[in-house]
Amino acid sequence: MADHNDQNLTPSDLLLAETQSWNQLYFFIEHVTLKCALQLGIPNAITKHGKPMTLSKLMSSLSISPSKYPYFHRLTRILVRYGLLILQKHEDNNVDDGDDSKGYYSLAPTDRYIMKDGPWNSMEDQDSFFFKAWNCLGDWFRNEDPSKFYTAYGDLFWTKLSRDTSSGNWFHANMARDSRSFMNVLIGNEFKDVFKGLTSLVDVGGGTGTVAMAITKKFPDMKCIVLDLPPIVANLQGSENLEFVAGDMFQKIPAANAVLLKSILHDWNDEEFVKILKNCKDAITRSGKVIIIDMVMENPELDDEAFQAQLFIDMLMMVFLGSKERNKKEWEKLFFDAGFTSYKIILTLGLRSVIELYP
Ligand SMILES: C[S@@+](CC[C@H](N)C(=O)[O-])C[C@H]1O[C@@H](n2cnc3c(N)ncnc32)[C@H](O)[C@@H]1O
Ligand SMILES: COc1cc(-c2oc3cc(O)cc(O)c3c(=O)c2O)cc(OC)c1O
Repeated sequence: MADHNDQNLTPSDLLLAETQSWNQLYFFIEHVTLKCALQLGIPNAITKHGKPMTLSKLMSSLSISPSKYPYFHRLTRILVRYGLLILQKHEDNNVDDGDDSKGYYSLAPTDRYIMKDGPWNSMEDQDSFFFKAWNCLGDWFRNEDPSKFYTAYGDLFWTKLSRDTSSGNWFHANMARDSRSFMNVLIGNEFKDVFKGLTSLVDVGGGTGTVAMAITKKFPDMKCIVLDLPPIVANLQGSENLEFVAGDMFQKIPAANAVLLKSILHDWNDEEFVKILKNCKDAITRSGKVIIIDMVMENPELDDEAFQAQLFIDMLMMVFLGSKERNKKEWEKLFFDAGFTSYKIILTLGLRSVIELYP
């Protein structure tokens, strides 16, 4: 008697469905094996070695008993599959599956970006501020809380972050790292003209100033202000053309030629989004502009892997803030709701786009 689910499925459909269900049900194993790699210190061991290393050398550097070889090579095999490690087979190319010792392992570019001191560290500590918010996500769909984070902690993300120094430091350090790498690409790009000709700019929600420092270094004649919440900027020292201002972007934004919003608007719901942009519009000159660095979902320029990454970050926004990543149509509607007359998506760099908005 065929299971009611098997009706109308051809044998090849059934076999494909079996493969798909294994991949969907055991997708978490990617996370588990990555955590295991971090826990063992694989990325740091390869980085410290300074060049690709054989499995045997990697194991001894990690003080893993040779008796575990038959198991350890299966862990590294799946890490290669996920593109976290690269296996360079020995020139004579006769390395068989059972003996990777003739192959050399190195870190994929991904590892260099996320493993050293990156956000994955939050996944190490089961009690971490960021980890527990993901538990029992289904509970949130059955309550009226503004975010799963609120269900988990009884507090909004920014409120709790401001009260938890170590988590706040971890978060802002990760944001600074994200900004350093993004600004290196943006300012090195022919589109560095985004900031050209500006005499003043306010980086709203600019955190610890990584973006503003990069801009003022490239454009020393520009006066930059970083606006952020008091606990964030309280002890930060400005410079001749960089000033830290404690404030609330929902109240008032200091006047300037231009306002920058990097990874800000995706943190907020539509009503809050429009409020921020209306304050930005009040802050800029008539010939000024708002520069937005954020994700545009369903961007035809992006491939499937990038789209999946955007979906993950959209989940992150939903879980932590009850906010969202937006597609072009959603961005455009809110731009006009905030009273702006036109905008231009200047370019897309990786997952994010640079958008200019004109009053
Ligand atoms: C996701 S972080 C982005 C930081 C920085 N723009 C970047 O991309 O690295 C959001 C920033 O908004 C700041 N923020 C949150 N609420 C704010 C408010 N009401 N007024 C000003 N800044 C705020 C946070 O402190 C944080 O620095
Ligand atoms: C990119 O803009 C935001 C990111 C985050 C954010 O991102 C990550 C990423 C990650 O790999 C692990 C993490 O634990 C986190 C976070 O905890 C986290 O908060 C948050 C944002 O606003 C709250 C962003 O705008």
